[in-house]
Amino acid sequence: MLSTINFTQTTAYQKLLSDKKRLESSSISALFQTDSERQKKYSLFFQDIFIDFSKNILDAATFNHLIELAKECQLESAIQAQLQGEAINQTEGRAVLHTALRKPKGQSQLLNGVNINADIHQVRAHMKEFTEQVISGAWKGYTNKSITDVVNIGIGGSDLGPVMVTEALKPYKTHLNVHFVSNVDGTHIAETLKKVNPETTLFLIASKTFTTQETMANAFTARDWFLKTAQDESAVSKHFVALSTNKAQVEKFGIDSANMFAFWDWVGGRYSLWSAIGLSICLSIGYDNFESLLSGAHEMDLHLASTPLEANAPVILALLGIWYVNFWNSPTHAILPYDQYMHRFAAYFQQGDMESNGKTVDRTGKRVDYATGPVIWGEPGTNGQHAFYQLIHQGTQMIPADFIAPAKTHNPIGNHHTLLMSNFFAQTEALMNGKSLEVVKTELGKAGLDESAIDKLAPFKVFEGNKPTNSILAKEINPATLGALIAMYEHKIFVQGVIWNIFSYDQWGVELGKQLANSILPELENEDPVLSHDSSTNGLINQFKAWR
Ligand SMILES: O=P(O)(O)OC[C@H]1O[C@H](O)[C@@H](O)[C@@H](O)[C@@H]1O
Repeated sequence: MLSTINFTQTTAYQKLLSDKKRLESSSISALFQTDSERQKKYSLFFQDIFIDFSKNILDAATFNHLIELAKECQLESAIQAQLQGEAINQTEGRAVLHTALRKPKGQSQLLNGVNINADIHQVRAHMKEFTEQVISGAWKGYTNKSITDVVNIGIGGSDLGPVMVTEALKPYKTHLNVHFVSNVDGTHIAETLKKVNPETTLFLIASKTFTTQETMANAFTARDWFLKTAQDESAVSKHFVALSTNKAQVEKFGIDSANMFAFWDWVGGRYSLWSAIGLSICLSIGYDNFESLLSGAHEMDLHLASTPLEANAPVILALLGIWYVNFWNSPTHAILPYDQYMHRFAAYFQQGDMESNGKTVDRTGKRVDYATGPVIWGEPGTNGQHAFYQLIHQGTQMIPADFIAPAKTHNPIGNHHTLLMSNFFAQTEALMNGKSLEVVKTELGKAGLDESAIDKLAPFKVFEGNKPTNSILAKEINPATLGALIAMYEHKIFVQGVIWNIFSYDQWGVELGKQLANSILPELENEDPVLSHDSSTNGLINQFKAWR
């Protein structure tokens, strides 16, 4: 079981409070000036990924105290508890074993004393066989034509992971066109169905529970649309498959259990792209590339499990995050991939992180009196630079940011990649160094302004600097490096949850939203005036009814 230590009561916490006071009067750039070895000390390689965390407000003492904090919170045993399949998702009484999905065939993974590796690889074999049949054209639709388009219908964890990965790995795309429908807004499915032909389309109904309102609504609409042309219920089995843990509901929907790819309750929705939920990924990039994605993630799991905390990539990133959230009051964290293919990476970890660590109750059931998970956000560079970087540079909040980029591009066109990377390096440097009043005044003087004009304008052009960033440079973004990067962020989330003494693997807040929507639904299905809510909600519902 996980400990229930309150991290604000540890000795390391007190030390970190004084570190904060000390470092407030210093700066990242000053720390570089006094230590020519700084980058070497605060960076590490994980295979072909170079993680430079030297541009943080961090000195040797602080780094040691962060590691001490992790140790005092019994992080090492928490990591083992998760990896060994203990029921660390205590509020749902479940183990958390997405890492088991990435283990090679034949490597034991015990859950309640039973080895689950064979079950996992049985589903994987099914996914491989099916993927190869569809890609080769051997799988035929009801008019004996091969499949050209795949539509994944799912939401949250049953959508965001596959969307992000298929986008990030587009250079590895097969001939299949993979589409994703998630929103219950009819526009999403309507616009997707316009692009596909029922004779050559395969629908993947992706839902762990197979009860999610949005997914079921979209699945029934897809089925009706398909049957309008096919006119024959028996054709459904050639065009609809299910990715789920809920066999009974899958059969109720009318999908043959032979066309069901199973997974298990110990796979959290937002950690499920490695499971049968990844079938859209297999179809999009081919089964072997999916395997590479998994093995890249598995390498990161091994790194987490066996590397000392002070050299452990996800642990270090997690501790730096805690440093800013809890000691520097940073309410948000930006993820900024300088790779257009990774344009959904921040959106993916918005769910991963915020659904996991958006909690106010600690593991003893008491309200916490410290901040927990930050708001995660971001857009790919350089688009973000022309949108919100102004606030990162000159706003009042400290916004730690992860810059992620591949050294090699999949599209070496002219000097585009050099231009892109020059922005990456320039931004992280500028965020750290800022621009002093003196420098601004000199520049304005050189531009020919007189002294009073300089005094007026200069304050607006000052950049305080000292904005922390991590730079994550991968040799290239391929299935294995992407797998490792995703696993690194997953583990970062877990480590932070351990320190914050919260349960990272339940999501009761989302469950509430599902119930509330279902209770209002019947009130919208007739024309009677609604009076059962507060005046605002009543007024809005009644106006909606009047206008629809
Ligand atoms: O796969 P399902 O069961 O349709 O759930 C989809 C999503 O529902 C909710 O938003 C949460 O529980 C998510 O974690 C989950 O990913």
